[in-house]
Amino acid sequence: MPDQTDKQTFSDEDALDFHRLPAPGKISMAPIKPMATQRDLSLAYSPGVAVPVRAIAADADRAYDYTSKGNLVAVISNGTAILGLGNLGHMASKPVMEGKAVLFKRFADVDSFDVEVKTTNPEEFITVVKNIGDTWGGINLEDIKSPECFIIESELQDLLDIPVFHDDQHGTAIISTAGLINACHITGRRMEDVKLVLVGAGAAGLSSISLMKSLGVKHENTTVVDLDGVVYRGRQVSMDQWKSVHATDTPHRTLAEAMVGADVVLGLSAKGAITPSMIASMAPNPIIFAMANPDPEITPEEVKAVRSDAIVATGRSDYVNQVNNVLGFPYIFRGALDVRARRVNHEMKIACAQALAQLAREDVPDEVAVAYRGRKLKFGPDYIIPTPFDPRLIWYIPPFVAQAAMDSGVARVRIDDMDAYRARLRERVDPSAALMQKISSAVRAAPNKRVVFAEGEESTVIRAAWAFKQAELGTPILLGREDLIRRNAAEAGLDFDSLGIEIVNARVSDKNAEYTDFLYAKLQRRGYLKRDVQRMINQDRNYFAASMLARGDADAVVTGTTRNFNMVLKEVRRVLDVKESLIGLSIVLAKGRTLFVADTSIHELPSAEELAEIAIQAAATVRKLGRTPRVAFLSYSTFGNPPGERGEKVREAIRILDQRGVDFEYEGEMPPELALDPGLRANYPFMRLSRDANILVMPALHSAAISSQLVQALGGATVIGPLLVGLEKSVQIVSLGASVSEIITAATFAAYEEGISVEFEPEDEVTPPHPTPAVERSMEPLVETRPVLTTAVPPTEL
Ligand SMILES: NC(=O)C1=CN([C@@H]2O[C@H](COP(=O)(O)OP(=O)(O)OC[C@H]3O[C@@H](n4cnc5c(N)ncnc54)[C@H](OP(=O)(O)O)[C@@H]3O)[C@@H](O)[C@H]2O)C=CC1
Ligand SMILES: CC(=O)C(=O)O
Ligand SMILES: [Mg+2]
Repeated sequence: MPDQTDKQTFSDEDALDFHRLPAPGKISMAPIKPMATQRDLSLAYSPGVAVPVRAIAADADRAYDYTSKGNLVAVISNGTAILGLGNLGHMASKPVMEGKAVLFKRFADVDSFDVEVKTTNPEEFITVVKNIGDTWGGINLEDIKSPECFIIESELQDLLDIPVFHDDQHGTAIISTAGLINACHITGRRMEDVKLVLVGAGAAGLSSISLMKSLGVKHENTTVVDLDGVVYRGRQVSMDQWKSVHATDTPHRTLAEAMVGADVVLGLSAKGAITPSMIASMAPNPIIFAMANPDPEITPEEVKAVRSDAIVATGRSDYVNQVNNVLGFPYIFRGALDVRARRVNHEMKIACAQALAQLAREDVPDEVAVAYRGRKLKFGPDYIIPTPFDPRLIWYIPPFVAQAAMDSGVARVRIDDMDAYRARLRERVDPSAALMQKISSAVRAAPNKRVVFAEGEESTVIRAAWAFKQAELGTPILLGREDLIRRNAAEAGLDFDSLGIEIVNARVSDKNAEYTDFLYAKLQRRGYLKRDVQRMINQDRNYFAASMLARGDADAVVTGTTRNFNMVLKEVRRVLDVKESLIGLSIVLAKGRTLFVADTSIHELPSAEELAEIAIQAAATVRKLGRTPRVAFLSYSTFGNPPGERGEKVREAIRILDQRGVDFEYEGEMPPELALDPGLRANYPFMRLSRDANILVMPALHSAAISSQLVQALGGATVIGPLLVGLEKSVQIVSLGASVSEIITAATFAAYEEGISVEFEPEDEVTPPHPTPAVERSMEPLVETRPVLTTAVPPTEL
């Protein structure tokens, strides 16, 4: 089985930095209504707010219409069973709860925040949540230990008229059941026949086995095991009513005895609970779900060492077959919220499990396949369940859940047009994540790229190179002194040797003479002596790195963390020529849009000719990134009004493009709102942009750089770049002091630039919903892969 090595792609320091920087935590909130004017304030707050207040006082359900309740889910915990780490208290659970909240947003556009309740007393917990519960459209209980979690969930569900869903129980049950349906299918088993052992008689385990039994697994074919051994009928120690339901008449008393001849083992307990000898004793083609987090009951490597015929799943993302409730809770709540469900019932859980199982059996689009470590994903032992980054999940799963809620009578509102619903769901996904995922996927799928990390002795650069290699984006080469690189890697807690990252020390490299001769030939008539060039190659990593590129010893370079941009660019340009025109292109991702802004780094006050060149270069790059370029030349003026020198330059640039007959749409000069608002553009009947512009060519460097930085600082946009475009070889220069993530992103683009391109589907060109008249929107037909909304398919028919 490929890709079953334990490869953590980060150090402890990375994890802490990730949570600490640039601001502590993982989620923040943003307003969705304007708050700019006196009128806005009067509407949003007093006196305008009194109107919805009265409406809700008269009919509480109106809160769904006038507040964020309908898209808001609380993640609530008391920290008594944090992952598999145990009872570490309510505050320690906060990173996990924030994590669940951010996953709600990322994967299903559900707004969410966490609530940590400081009590281990179930009655106290229930009182707190009951009294604040109406705030939300749903409640996701998380990491509350059994058996208290059973009481808490069922009492709260009785008290509240919104879904109260204990994720560790039902989320896990849904995903593991989906996985089991498919694992049985692959191994030719029927649910009715499988002999199943459950290790861990807690929230996750008991709920999972219950759902599996409702789909055919026979009670008498199961054995449940906890810390006291087998849960047999008549056992007295450490029993409760929830365990008793699953107690069986069995002579077995230990897990090892129960495992002999078993078809399936579900681990929902703790690290190391299952041993290789137990696995060895199982039936042929055993199914092993070792789902404890963060460390499974047994690792896939340990399983494979004793049973090559096994199907193995874990809760982790760094192995194949990730059976984790992240595949469930975002989409279950999405579907439940969209019909304002009163609860998540059995029918909805079954519908979700079957939809997930069915999605895994669909043909996997290449973009999903390559995102998963470059492997072609095909339904089989190494792919029994969709991957969390599968972009189909958001529009495939919730319709099943919503339909089941409507059919079973727990929905407050109906969705009649499921096709339209699917289309709306598709628009919800985050375009920035989709963009980076596609770029990374294309790089992974392409032939291996050798990327030089020029400042190889820097700790951030080493960590970035390490992560780049771990993510299988290419082969990093670190420039620098080996002893120092190793020391810094060790300090960052990286197991350097296991990865085989290449280190090149310019001073002692056998390429030194070759690069010196090459560069001297280039510079000898520009005032450089050979010994100057020798020194440059020996002592300056940017000269050496760029020479590696020029001489074909590497495919791309990333540099810039230790020196300012202009200095680095000057050095690189002494070695490498400009292929076409050289520009800086920034990618701005905000509010569902992906915009490309140019020129953000090279031309200070571009002439009309240079503006035209910038547009041509930007359009070519954007096309390479899979989009149809549409250029707006921005200005303070609109088509000559008011007149001015910079506006005239833009008008001249338009005339130059007219003469050249370029093959992309362009228009200008115009202010940004015109480029991005079809309603305003309707006032200009001669307008040549058929849709919103996606490339904004700025009149000068200062406006380009300032505006892209400003939207990031103030507007919550994500800005990637500036990317350097137009050199004969691929070099990316990051900003001084760039973070590990920024270096990885730059390296990924550097590797991407070198001869890769990706086809984006038309719907990747998201135009966000807009109050002004409809813009043309292309929507891929959903027919081929659309699930048929039917009732449960018996597993035997799969
Ligand atoms: N992959 C996924 O999506 C999910 C994974 N999980 C994982 O499942 C595990 C359990 O979580 P949860 O159900 O919420 O926790 P609970 O505290 O409710 O239950 C834990 C259960 O595991 C049993 N157990 C612990 N250690 C062992 C052992 N060495 N051998 C046998 N049984 C053991 C406990 O036994 P006893 O009753 O005797 O105390 C208890 O029954 C955690 O590791 C968690 O990370 C949970 C949810 C989702
Ligand atoms: C995944 C999860 O919810 C857990 O391990 O607790
Ligand atoms: Mg959990």
